[in-house]
Amino acid sequence: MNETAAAGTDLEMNVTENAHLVNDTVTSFTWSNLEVIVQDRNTRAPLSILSNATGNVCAGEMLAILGPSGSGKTTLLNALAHRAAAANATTTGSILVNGHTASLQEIRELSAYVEQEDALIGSLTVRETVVFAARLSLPHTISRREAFRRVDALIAAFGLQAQAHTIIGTPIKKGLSGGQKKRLGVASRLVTSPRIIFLDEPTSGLDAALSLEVCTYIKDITRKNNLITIASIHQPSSATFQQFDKLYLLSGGLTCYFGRVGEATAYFSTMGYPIPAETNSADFFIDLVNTDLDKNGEIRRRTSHICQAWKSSANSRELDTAIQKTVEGTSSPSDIKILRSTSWRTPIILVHRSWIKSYRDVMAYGIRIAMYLGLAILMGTVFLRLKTEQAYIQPVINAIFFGGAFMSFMAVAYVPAFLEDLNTFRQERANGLVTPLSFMIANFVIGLPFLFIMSLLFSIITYWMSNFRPSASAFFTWVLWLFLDLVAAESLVVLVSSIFSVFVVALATTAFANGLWMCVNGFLVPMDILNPFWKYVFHYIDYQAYVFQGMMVNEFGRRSYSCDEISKGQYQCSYPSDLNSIGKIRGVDVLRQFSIKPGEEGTWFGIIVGIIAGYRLLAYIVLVLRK
Ligand SMILES: Nc1ncnc2c1ncn2[C@@H]1O[C@H](COP(=O)(O)OP(=O)(O)OP(=O)(O)O)[C@@H](O)[C@H]1O
Repeated sequence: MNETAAAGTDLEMNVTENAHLVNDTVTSFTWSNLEVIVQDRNTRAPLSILSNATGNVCAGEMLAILGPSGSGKTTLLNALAHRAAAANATTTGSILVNGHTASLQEIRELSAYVEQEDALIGSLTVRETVVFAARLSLPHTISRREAFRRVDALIAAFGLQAQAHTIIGTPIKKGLSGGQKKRLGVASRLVTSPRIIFLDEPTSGLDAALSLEVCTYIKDITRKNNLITIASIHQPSSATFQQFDKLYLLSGGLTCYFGRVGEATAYFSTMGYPIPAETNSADFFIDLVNTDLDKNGEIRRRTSHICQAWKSSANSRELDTAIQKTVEGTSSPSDIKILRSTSWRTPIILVHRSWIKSYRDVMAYGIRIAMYLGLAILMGTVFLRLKTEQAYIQPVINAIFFGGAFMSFMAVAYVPAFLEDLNTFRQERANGLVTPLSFMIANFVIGLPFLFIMSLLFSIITYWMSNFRPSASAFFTWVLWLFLDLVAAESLVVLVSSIFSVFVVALATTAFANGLWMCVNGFLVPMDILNPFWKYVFHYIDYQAYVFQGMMVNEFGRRSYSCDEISKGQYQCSYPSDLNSIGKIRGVDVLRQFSIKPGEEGTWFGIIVGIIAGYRLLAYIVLVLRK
């Protein structure tokens, strides 16, 4: 049995299980005279990208927003969902639920928005994905038993039982098919029992058969549970198009048609645009108003005629009358209470989810651990068995610099994993599931054990191979500095990637910042000769500087080095020291050359913690401001 055919059977089996989905409160969703104005990219003048949009969808109906590319489908969908319709857009007009004006918060509570690019976490299984969606969205008053019942019923309703324990798929491990991923994306948004579902191009990237499969599932769920579904859709096949009840046809932000799918053909036929036999009606409607295909101005004139005709059509007048008559329902949006999870639990749930991701997804931490181990072997073998002789002082200093600076530089490898998490966060935040604070807390907490393991593994290899000061306390002090170094470097990645969430920009900026910290940390140019600009503007806020100083004191604070003996009892010492006469150099004399004063480790520790907190706080502020 193919999957599409299975859809019906699955739904028949599970409709009663999905009682929580049933919408018995929202009877109508209407909007009138919606207008979206943006600042034109080129001229900077106000530009209307959606005008006079009016329509209504009743419980149990599915609306398709159709139109050529750039016609305003996403703009309309976002405006209806009370999302930012476009960058710096101003939206006017009214949106009503049961005849009552609905606020942003109310629409958010009542609806679920499924993005075109799903932010599913590839290393989770189907069931885990829905379970985490349930844990993030459902209040603790709903028992675990009930939550699991909902999860399993939803998985069954979307025909995913056989894949319940299959991972979604990562770049190196294949999981679900494109259609199954789309179905899972919708299923995981339905655990909150939304009354209205917004879908941004749910069939994008799917072939005709998979598109039909996805739309069949959505239609059955909509119909059986009396939901309201609004989807923007791109070039549907005839069969997919027929799954929808209503059509909103747009061109250049203007309405070309709104009404029943089944009546659209007759409407255009009466206007003088009959559909040729054996033509896909959706393709026909899009081509009719696709001004991109215009060669001689004919399609532009035709589109303008169709939009004008719509305004004065009987269908449009009937729609206006229907909207005016929309009876104010007994329940207003503010009366319809949808239960949400309590936010203090969110960070714990996110940490749990990230934990599963991090140990299962080799891309998340595994590759970085392997890279650091490779680096450790490289460093350990290059700086092999360094001796306490003056010829080795400079290599020891170089090894300390390399250990701290290069390790933090390589934190750039965290950029892709963080951007992936940020993408998931953005979608979950837009659906009201996660706040910037819970995301930041979870991200920080989950990173700590891994960074500690990385610091420890790196140190176990290099510290003893390179022959740093051989004592347990010196070893663990080194591990501590390295750990702080990595936590600060990762916090910098979080800040930079939150500001510039484009991969290449985030990567280049983090690499630049780390290069800068390397230059001014006091190794390449000692602090007393570093020019004042770099010293006073950057050196003191450079976490690498404190790590370098801390590691230097750890190594040189309690060691001495032998000078070269040029003849019996005659020594040539490259660092002045009170022990030169007996052929020794105190480690602290080496520190003096770098203006490093032992005894200030506590202050340096505190400053690094402050820098980490500063990076995290700034990243949090960026996320709060970037809605
Ligand atoms: N700041 C702006 N300046 C000029 N035009 C803009 C601006 N913002 C959006 N637009 C235009 O508004 C139109 C509507 O965009 P929208 O993304 O809603 O279209 P769409 O129908 O969803 O397209 P697609 O099918 O390609 O995703 C597009 O033509 C877009 O170029």
